[in-house]
Amino acid sequence: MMPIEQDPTPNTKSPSINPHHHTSNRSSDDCSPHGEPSASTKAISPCLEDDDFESPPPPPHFSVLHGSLRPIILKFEDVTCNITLPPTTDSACCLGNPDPKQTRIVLNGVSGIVRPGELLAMLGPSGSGKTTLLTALGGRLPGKVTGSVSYNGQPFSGSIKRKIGFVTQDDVLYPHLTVLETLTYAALLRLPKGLTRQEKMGQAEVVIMELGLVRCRNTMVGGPLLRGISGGERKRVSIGQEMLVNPSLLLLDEPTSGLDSTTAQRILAILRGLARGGRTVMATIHQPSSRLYRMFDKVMVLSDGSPIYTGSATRVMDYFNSIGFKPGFNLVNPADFLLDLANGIVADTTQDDQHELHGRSERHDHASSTKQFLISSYRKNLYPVLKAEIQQSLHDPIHPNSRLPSRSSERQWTTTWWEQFMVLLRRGLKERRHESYSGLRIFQVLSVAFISGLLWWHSDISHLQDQVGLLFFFSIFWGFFPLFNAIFAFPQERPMLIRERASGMYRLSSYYFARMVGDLPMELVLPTIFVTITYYMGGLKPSPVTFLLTLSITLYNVLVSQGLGLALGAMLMDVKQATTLASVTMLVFLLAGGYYIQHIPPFINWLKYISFSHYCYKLLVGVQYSENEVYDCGLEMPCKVVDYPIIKHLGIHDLGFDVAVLTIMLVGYRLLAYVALRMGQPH
Ligand SMILES: Nc1ncnc2c1ncn2[C@@H]1O[C@H](COP(=O)(O)OP(=O)(O)OP(=O)(O)O)[C@@H](O)[C@H]1O
Repeated sequence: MMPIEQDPTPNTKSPSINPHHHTSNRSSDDCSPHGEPSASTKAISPCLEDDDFESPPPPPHFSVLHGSLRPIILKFEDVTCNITLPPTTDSACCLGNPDPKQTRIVLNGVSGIVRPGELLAMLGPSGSGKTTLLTALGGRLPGKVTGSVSYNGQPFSGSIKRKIGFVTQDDVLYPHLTVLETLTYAALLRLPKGLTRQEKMGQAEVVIMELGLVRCRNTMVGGPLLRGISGGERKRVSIGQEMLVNPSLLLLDEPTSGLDSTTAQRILAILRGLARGGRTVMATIHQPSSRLYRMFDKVMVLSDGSPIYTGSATRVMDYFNSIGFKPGFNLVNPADFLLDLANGIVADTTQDDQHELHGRSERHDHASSTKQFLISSYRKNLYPVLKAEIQQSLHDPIHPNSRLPSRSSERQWTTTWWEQFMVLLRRGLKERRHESYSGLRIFQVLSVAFISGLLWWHSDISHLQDQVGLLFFFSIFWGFFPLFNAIFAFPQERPMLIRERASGMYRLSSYYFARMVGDLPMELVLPTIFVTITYYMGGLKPSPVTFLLTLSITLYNVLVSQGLGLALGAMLMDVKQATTLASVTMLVFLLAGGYYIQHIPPFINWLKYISFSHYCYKLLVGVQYSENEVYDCGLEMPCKVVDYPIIKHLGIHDLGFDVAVLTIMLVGYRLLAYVALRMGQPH
């Protein structure tokens, strides 16, 4: 077994974890915006452009990360995964009858062992099951796989989850946070209570230096609509987020995809350095160059979910030669040769006598028979040896450090509920500040406020219908607007929520409350401005008490409508479906609200009782006019407001009941959103 945290770069100096140690003056065209890196920074992780990597950079030195490294031996045996495909309707073949449910084997008896210090690369054509296997090994496919997976001989558990770093193929990052913010928030959420805030922030700085991210530390990560850091830098930020917890087992899904070969080589050098530091590293790699291939210790090749090779990277050619497959003269990259074989392509191979013995012509003709041959050769030649190695390793001496905490001693969360809430709240406010305080949104509300203020300019009580119309508009506008804003909240954040919850970063409840509270300021500020402008421009009752009551009812309505939006978003997790349902719902609320139609047929009259706009409208009218208030109706005697048909029909009594119903809706919708969110969680 490799020694733990051996230093692969003995001449380099450990960096300080002082967050400010590399911020001396520096000219603007240097790669760090903050100045000359210290000697230690230069030595360990020089501030390099991707182009600078003609040769692999020195491996990183993560020994300054917190916590001792507990080496993990990863073993998996006969891992099999079947998926049930949804029934399909193929009119050509089945005359419109849906196919019965079909199952498909995605992984078929995959075995392997990876030890600390080793870098295993998983190769195979697209769809061969690499991601599925990696996800299963990361404990993220519970109940869907059979076979055994163990970590130092123990099954997957919460404490093991916290020792695994999992880097997904797509970098799930907040686009509006800088690299430093991304890593700092991750450190605050993932590092244990024992460390101070400063120490946690220091760890983020260490990761930034070690992964060569100094020059972009204050650059926004960016996304599809926002130019940010480069693809290679994004990948390093994703790896950095996992490195913060000093994982013993690092699983990476295609960390080099979409990167140029030099950047890919850089990433691989980092991974190799991490392995040499005593970690177990396993990665899927799509199309490695021969330069990259040389950096692997072990390879596993999958073909249609079945292994055709598992073992040393350097002995792969010998093995395939021994069963009759040799690359053609022009093929120098072993990875290309392996991928061809996994696809059943043998056109580039030359044959030897042994090849002849195995029925050359059939294999040439049929890719599938070639694959079958390779799979059966693996079962015959490699699997027994591998199985013996897995069994034998049960007796491997395990380093004292490598004993993972038992279930009873494992702590469920590394930080308290309150800490999680506060960090998530701050992070959410930072990430969403651009949208919350977007000029466009403010312009939208202000323009509607002024236009409606002008339309209802100093409306008089003698035009009672107009005034009541304004109050109805309050309830509808502040029903629609927050509802449609809230719908996007959870569907947009779902990938991040799944990723972070799968790493055990925080409780769902702390995330949920942070999101609720974080959205409040903007959700309440805009309606307050709106009501203030429109109320006085529209000539509603100038009493401060009535104004404050009107404002409070509108804000209450906003909270209820926001709750409904959150619930729809969380239940459907699809913005298109949720907005469609929301628009139908609001249209029903609008029509059944009691303003447009007074004589709704009794069999459908109940609709108004589920409409929060109806209750809000009733309350707004109720606080605006008193029971004995009169207005000039053009008759000899002034008329009573409560006798005005539209108000009479609405009935402005029992306002306490309306408040109670709105309160039930306020809590109920939010509870529904939380339950839907919890049920949609993979763990
Ligand atoms: N939940 C699922 N529903 C339907 N098909 C699935 C599901 N999960 C996996 N598959 C199928 O299983 C096969 C293996 O998928 P997987 O993502 O593991 O392949 P891969 O080797 O990682 O591919 P790539 O290199 O393109 O990412 C694919 O054909 C995929 O379509």
